[in-house]
Amino acid sequence: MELDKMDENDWKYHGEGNKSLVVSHVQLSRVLRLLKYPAEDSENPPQTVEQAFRQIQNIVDFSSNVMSSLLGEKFIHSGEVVKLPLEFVRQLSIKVQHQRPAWRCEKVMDIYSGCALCLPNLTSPALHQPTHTPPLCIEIKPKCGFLPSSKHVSKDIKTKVCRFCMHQHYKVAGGKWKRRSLYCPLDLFSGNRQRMHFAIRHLIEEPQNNLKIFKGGQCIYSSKEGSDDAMDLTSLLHHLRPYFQHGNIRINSHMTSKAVLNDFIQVLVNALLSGGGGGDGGVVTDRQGEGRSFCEASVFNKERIRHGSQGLPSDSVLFRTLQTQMLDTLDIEGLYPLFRRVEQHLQDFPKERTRLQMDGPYNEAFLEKLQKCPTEDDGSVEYAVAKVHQYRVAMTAKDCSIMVTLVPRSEEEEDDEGLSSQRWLRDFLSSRPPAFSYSVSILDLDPKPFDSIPRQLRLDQKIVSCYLRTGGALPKGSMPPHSGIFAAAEREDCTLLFHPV
Ligand SMILES: O=P(O)(O)O[C@@H]1[C@@H](OP(=O)(O)O)[C@H](OP(=O)(O)O)[C@H](O)[C@H](OP(=O)(O)O)[C@H]1OP(=O)(O)O
Ligand SMILES: Nc1ncnc2c1ncn2[C@@H]1O[C@H](COP(=O)(O)OP(=O)(O)OP(=O)(O)O)[C@@H](O)[C@H]1O
Repeated sequence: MELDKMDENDWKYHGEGNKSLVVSHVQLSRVLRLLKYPAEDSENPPQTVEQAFRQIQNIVDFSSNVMSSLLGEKFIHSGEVVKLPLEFVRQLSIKVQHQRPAWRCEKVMDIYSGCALCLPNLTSPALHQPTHTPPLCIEIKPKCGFLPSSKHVSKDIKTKVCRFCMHQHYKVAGGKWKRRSLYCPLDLFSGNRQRMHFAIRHLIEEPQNNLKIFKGGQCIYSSKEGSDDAMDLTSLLHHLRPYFQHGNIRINSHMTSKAVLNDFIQVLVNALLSGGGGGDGGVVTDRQGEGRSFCEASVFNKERIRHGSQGLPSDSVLFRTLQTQMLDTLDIEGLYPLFRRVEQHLQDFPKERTRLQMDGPYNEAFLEKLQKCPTEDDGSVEYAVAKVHQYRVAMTAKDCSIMVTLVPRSEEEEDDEGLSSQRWLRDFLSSRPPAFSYSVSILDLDPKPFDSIPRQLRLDQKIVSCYLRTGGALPKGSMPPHSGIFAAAEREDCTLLFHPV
């Protein structure tokens, strides 16, 4: 990629979140992640070129020096900062504008700094041969996978119902989503296959911003407001069927839609439980995890559990993510007074902001500060800073996404020794065909600003009071229909069963 010869026609809209917009190269396995800022600032960019460059360099440093050490290097691609020609960025912004979802357009792409983050395209790996079956990529934003046990928690409900499930009520009440998702992160992080299967089923039912599925780099399934869910499922099944059909012996050689979805989820569960580094997963260290992690709002029926949890393997992406999330030991309610202590200190001694690394640099010294935090509060500003740093790292882990890439294994690929050297993992992910090579990555590992902590406290209070006010009740029509799209898959199977031959 030659930075002085950039052509907007080589790039296309790929996706976006709250703070960045991503474009992918049409041939190379590369994406550019550009910053966004509020539309009202579009005439006046909120930061200088140097500040934008520093912000992106901070993202790279935070990911490679801090999060990578906590989550495991094998999952992380930190990328590099690039300086793009301004004319290219302007043309790109015009080109992608009409593809952007309306609800994301209250922010605009940064067209002034020319700075961007260049990353490998995880949905379209370089190793994929265009002549072969395209890889399937599943992106999950799992959110917080544990219940707080901090003594500072003032509302009992927070120790019983998880933040995601409570937040769903607040989001539906505020109109962010029309329907509540029945996905519960505690089921996904449980390590129990049945619960994980159940959680993924509900992500498929109501993807919101927690699930996206890509085929050959194209998004084939995500949340689309106002669309017909059953239609989306039909199209998803159409895409998935060829990956799961062959080798399976079913009545009339036809694999039911339900079986296709079940096999798909099973392969995904296996990848999430694997070490991400091959083999059957690592040492099980989290056997007690499941007991302390049942959310009362989860619709999973505990009585359905046939096998006790094996716990999360210690080298799995879910285990590492959960451990990092759990660096939030005090909960926002216990953390806030420490935030205030640091804030007061910085008001009294503004130059301390640099020494305490409140805005970076995110280097080894920063990691050491948070890892060497004393267990008891000695009243010092150092203790408060270490807890604030830990909390911010936990916030990042609560908001990151996991990308699982599945590549169907052909016989010739199985003979190709070259793949193993490229971190492609070879494993039969399913007890029956088909088998996939897979890789697991974590994305969106940006540092959360120090100043965002008061907003966290306010949001926490709003979510809890909304949940307590409504008693967990939701407006009519906001619950997914009983059995939702999986019932649709079953109906479709019945239709097929009675189709005249
Ligand atoms: O606060 P939360 O839990 O709602 O998380 C925000 C996310 O909302 P979600 O609930 O996942 O839909 C939110 O996602 P959406 O914009 O809703 O897709 C962002 O990820 C936000 O992070 P940032 O401010 O852009 O760095 C996230 O904010 P942080 O709290 O991580 O700063
Ligand atoms: N390296 C990558 N390869 C492929 N797709 C990517 C990559 N990085 C990001 N994406 C896609 O772009 C989307 C937006 O990226 P990202 O989640 O980093 O944005 P964000 O604005 O930081 O999100 P958030 O709303 O969580 O703050 C992702 O959901 C993902 O689908």
